[in-house]
Amino acid sequence: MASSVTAALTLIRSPAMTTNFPSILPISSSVSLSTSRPPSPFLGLRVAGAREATISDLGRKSHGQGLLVVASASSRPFVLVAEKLGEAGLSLLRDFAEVDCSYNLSPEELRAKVAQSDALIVRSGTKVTREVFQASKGRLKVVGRAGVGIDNVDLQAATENGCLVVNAPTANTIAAAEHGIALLSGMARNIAQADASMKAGIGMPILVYVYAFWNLLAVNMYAAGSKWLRNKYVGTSLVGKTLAVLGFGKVGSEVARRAKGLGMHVIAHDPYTPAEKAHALGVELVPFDKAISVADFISLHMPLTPTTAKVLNDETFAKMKKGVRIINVARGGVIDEDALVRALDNGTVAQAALDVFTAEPPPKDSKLVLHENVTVTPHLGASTVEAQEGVAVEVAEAVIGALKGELAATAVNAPMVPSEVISELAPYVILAERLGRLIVQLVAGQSGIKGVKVVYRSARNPDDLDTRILRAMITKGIIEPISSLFVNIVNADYTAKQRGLRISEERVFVDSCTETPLDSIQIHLTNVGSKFASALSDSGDITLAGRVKDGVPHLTLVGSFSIDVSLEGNVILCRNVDQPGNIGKVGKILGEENVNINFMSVGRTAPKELAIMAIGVDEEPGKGTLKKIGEIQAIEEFVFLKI
Ligand SMILES: NC(=O)C1=CN([C@@H]2O[C@H](COP(=O)(O)OP(=O)(O)OC[C@H]3O[C@@H](n4cnc5c(N)ncnc54)[C@H](O)[C@@H]3O)[C@@H](O)[C@H]2O)C=CC1
Ligand SMILES: O=C(O)C(=O)COP(=O)(O)O
Repeated sequence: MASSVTAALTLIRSPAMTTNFPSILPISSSVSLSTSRPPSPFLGLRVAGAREATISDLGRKSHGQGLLVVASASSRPFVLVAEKLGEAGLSLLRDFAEVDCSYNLSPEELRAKVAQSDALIVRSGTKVTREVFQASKGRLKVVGRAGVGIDNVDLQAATENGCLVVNAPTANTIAAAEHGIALLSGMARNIAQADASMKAGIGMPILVYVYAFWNLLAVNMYAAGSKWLRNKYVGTSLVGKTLAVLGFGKVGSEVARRAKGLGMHVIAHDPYTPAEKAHALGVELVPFDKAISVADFISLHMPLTPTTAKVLNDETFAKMKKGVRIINVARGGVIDEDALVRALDNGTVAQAALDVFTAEPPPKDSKLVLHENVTVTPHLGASTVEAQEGVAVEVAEAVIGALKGELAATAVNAPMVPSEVISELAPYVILAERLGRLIVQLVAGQSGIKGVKVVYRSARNPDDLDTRILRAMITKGIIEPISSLFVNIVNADYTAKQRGLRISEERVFVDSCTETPLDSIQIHLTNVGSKFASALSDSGDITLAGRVKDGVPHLTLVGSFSIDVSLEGNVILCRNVDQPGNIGKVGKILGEENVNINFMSVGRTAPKELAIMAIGVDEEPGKGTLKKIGEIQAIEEFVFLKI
């Protein structure tokens, strides 16, 4: 439902009354709080609880509805599977969504399809570029990578577009490690070259033809054409040789474990892995230069990042032992391929076994692929039946979870928050968003919001309180009403930064119950004017605070006034002289228009002095009703705030 809060706000009688909306980057007065974005019920958080769907949507403008999350019963989400996926994963997806398996799409076809898709599943063969996210126009809520490496997905663009990226980080580890070991062993014994030489000389079609008709002749021809090069393909032994594993993560450590079983001496280089992990496998972690200079075999297992790109190059090849052998099942880009050809030609590198290439597939005339001392496979590391079923299930579960609004444990571009934490914070997440949504409506003037200070009061140790979701929700609450942006947990920090919104967090210890994660959340907007002067605290900040009572968010502080109003509907705040009859007058006006009051609270400085009346209303009062409230004699200022 489209709504315009601007219209309602223009009725506010206040010296600072203005239709100028607060802006983070100043914006014009014509901005309205449009909520007309097509419902995109995904990527929120879903937490079952006493108040079903207690976490409001992190992925859509859901004010007032507050609830979420799964695609409505009538609309099943749409999942585009752009590369071959194991049947078990497909079957899980089909139970939940409409699934379109369209392989080998051109970039144009992919862009056209994502505009109709809530989720996209790929392997390493599909480039999910910025253009793809732009073409989806916000519809794409999750990209699932059925494998580990996400270098084919533009993560920055995904984050900017609020699209979650999940991968399947564990199910193909063993397959990749086994492939690494297969390449290592096969290379050491020249298996591929020897096999090719034996088969060379006779084309298979000829062989079959001849075999069928002249069996004897075929055998003779085979013997004459093939090569039996026992001397040429003398191999090298593995036992006692030094293997340097570069990148001691999941695959690297499994390769190390297997290589130890083959009797190799294994060392590793990985600046980010704990030394104990390597020691537990009897592997020594060494500096990069040492690893490459003492190794007989070097196996690459790091991700492709700006730091690892072309980490093997002319300079580093020059530091290697003459006759070193290289295995790469990580990413082609970690090797400077031209430099590798030079190192092979000059004998620095005796052999290389490569599963991955800078360009995939590599050019037909690639000197590297055609080099006689190089063994190649077409990116087969993850291609076992078992691994493909595994990644399919792993990614399907993550995608379905994300579409249901759950935070994926395999999220690549969003904080991973354990489900227990999410479940506990559920009502506070609603509180956080609503406080953000209310406070931004109190801003007036042209300065724009720059600083937000959030104070979490809690009896818990700071380490036991993960505030990332709360911060994201406050950001969402503040930014969405004043922009056309779509904020969720994926892009909240990015969006805030982009808009110059500095959010600082402070935790204050309170001596209360540690059973509940938070006593209260207080938000200050610093250095801005307010259209409701009473919302300014002594420090001059617009200040609101709230807490959760019996699972329901409550507004408990406005400026310096303590109040208590449940945040289940919209709120009217009035500052009035504390005298009898005000509540009755406002109640009567609202009653005449059939606006139901769900909560009511008065906070005052001292009896018969200034008071704030906070009234929670289920419906949105009409302009005329608000005008009548503003005309009540004792009311000095008032504001209608929409949740
Ligand atoms: N060929 C294939 O089909 C497959 C390839 N892979 C690739 O294998 C690689 C490793 O995958 P996983 O082990 O699952 O990842 P992982 O994240 O578990 O391990 C990567 C390791 O590399 C380390 N690392 C990062 N920068 C480094 C640097 N500059 N120097 C040394 N180490 C560094 C990290 O600390 C981490 O321990 C990835 O590139 C992945 O895409 C994975 C599966 C299949
Ligand atoms: O998981 C990875 O990183 C891989 O490289 C596997 O790629 P694939 O899924 O086989 O295209």
